[in-house]
Amino acid sequence: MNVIEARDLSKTFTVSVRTGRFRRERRETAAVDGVDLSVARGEMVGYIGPNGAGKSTTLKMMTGVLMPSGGSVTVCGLVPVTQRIRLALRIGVVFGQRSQLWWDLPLRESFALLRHIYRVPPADHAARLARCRGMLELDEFLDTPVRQLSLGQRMRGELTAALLHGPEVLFLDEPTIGLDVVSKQAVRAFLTELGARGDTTVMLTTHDLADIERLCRRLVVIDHGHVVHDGTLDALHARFDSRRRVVVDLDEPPATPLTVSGADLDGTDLDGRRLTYRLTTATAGELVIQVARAAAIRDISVLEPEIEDVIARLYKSR
Ligand SMILES: Nc1ncnc2c1ncn2[C@@H]1O[C@H](COP(=O)(O)OP(=O)(O)OP(=O)(O)O)[C@@H](O)[C@H]1O
Repeated sequence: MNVIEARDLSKTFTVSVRTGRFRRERRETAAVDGVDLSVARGEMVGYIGPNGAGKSTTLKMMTGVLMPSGGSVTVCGLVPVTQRIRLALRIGVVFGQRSQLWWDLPLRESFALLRHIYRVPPADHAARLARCRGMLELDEFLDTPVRQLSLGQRMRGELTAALLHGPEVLFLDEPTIGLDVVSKQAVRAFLTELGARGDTTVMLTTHDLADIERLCRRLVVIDHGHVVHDGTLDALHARFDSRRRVVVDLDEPPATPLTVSGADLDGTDLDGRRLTYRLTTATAGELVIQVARAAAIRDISVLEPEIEDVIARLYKSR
C-alpha cells in the first residue's frame, strides 16, 4: 500500500478582489487543480514549483490543516482532515516559517514535553534524541530558550521535534530556507541518512534545487496547481534535452570559427580564446580531438547540465 495516495486532489480558494473604488468581487483561485500522486514507503520525494504553484496547499491538505475542495487524499491509510489526531501520531511536519517548539522553554524541555504529548516510551525517545543530538549537533544549544536560537539552530530543533515520535512520514516545507552553509549541510546530511535507512517517507518542498539534487531520487514538479513532471532528475534532463557542455581554452583565438561535428558552439569568451560547446552527438573526447586538430588547446573542462537551467526551462515552458 502507498503511504500517500492523492487522486484528483483540488483546492479552490475564494478571494475578494477590489475591482473599482467601492467595488469588490469574489473570485476563485484553483491553488491545487487535480493532483494525482502515489508515494511508496521510504521514498523521498522533492515537490517543487514556482511561487504560488500550490506546494504548501498540497502539503496542508496532506497533513489535515486544509480540507480539499475536490478529489481525495490518504496518508498512512487515513483521511487527513477527519482523522487528524490519529494521523498526527504517524507523521512529522516541519513548516520552515512556523514553529512547533515552545518559545520560552529550552529546547531540551520542548523535547521532553513532546515525549509526553506523543506518549513515546522513554527508551525510544532517548535513542532518537541521541541520534539527532549527534547528527544535528544540538548539544551546544539544548539548554537555550527557543526564542534565543538562531534560525539554523531552531530548524535543527524543529527537525528533531518532528522526528522524536518516530513518524512514518515526514513533511518538510522549505526546511533549509535562510540557513547558512553549515546548517544546510547538517540538515542535508541528516536527511540523507534518514533516506538511506528507508523507513521514513519524506515529502520535501524547497526552492533550493541543491537540496533536491542531493536528497531526492524522485522529483514532482507542480505549476498552476497541476503536476507537470513526475520522475527522476535524469528523466527531466532527457525531456528537456539537457546536454553536457565542454569549455575549451585555446592559446590563440582561431582565425575562422571552429565548428565541430556533434556539438554546437554555445558561446565565445576571453577575446575568442574560450569556446563553449554544447554536446549533441559527440563525446567530450571526440570534441577535444576535433578542436586539437585545428588549434592549440591550453585547458578543457566539462560542465554537467545544471538543475537550475532545466527547471527554469520547465517553468518557462508552461
Ligand atoms: N488561504 C488562502 N487564501 C487564498 N488564497 C490562497 C491561500 N493560500 C494560498 N492561496 C493561493 O493559492 C495559490 C497557491 O499557494 P501556495 O502557498 O500553495 O503556493 P506555493 O507553491 O507553496 O508557493 P511558494 O513557493 O511561494 O511558497 C497561490 O495563488 C496563493 O495566493
